[in-house]
Amino acid sequence: MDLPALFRAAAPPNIPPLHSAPPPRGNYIIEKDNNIAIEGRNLNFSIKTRKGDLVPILKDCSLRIPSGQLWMLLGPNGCGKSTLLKILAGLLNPTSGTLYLKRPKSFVFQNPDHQVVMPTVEADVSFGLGKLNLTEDEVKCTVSKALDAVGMSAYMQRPVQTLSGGQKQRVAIAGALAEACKVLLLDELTTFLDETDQARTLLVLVVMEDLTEHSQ
Ligand SMILES: Nc1ncnc2c1ncn2[C@@H]1O[C@H](COP(=O)(O)OP(=O)(O)OP(=O)(O)O)[C@@H](O)[C@H]1O
Repeated sequence: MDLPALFRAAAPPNIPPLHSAPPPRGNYIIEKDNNIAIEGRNLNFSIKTRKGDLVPILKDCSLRIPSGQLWMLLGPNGCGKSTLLKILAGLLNPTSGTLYLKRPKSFVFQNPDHQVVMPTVEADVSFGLGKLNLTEDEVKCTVSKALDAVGMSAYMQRPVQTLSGGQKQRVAIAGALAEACKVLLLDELTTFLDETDQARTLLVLVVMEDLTEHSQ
């Protein structure tokens, strides 16, 4: 998979060059570099068939994504986009290679029905905040701000099953925003959306990118 050809950057990266030493293999690495949101080096992923043969899915993928930018992974069916995204999200372990991701990170699934699961919009966006030890008022304020950012504050008390696909996507993004994620991974965001919802959802992401850039 030829990553440089598949990625389209919103702006050219202005970041230091890769280290010249060969990267260590076989581990996740956590490094501190505020300019970098994601860096993968020589990522490989193979699956084992029933006969025990190894089938390579990703071969030597290296990528570097600066903070505060919106990037899109493009490529033909079956080239490995979802596999790479699942590795970045921590849902799959690479067979070898090293990976750095800024934390906290959030992953928005292709189908929001797999993610938006609580009875109401407010409950769903609050769900991930349980681990943050916030007061009730802080939770309410955080949820309200996140829903406002995605244009869904009027839907706070709505049962989630009454929302459209695009509205559920935006609730899923609000959940990620509420958790103040530094990296947001989105899998085929627009698959279930009509043109209007696609435009609205992409607008939310562009606004988020802008907000992130100004908060660096
Ligand atoms: N668990 C698995 N077992 C067998 N093959 C797999 C498995 N997971 C992925 N593959 C194969 O790996 C390749 C990459 O799959 P992946 O879903 O990452 O592609 P993609 O680029 O996201 O495709 P699409 O654009 O069609 O969604 C495909 O050929 C797929 O059949």
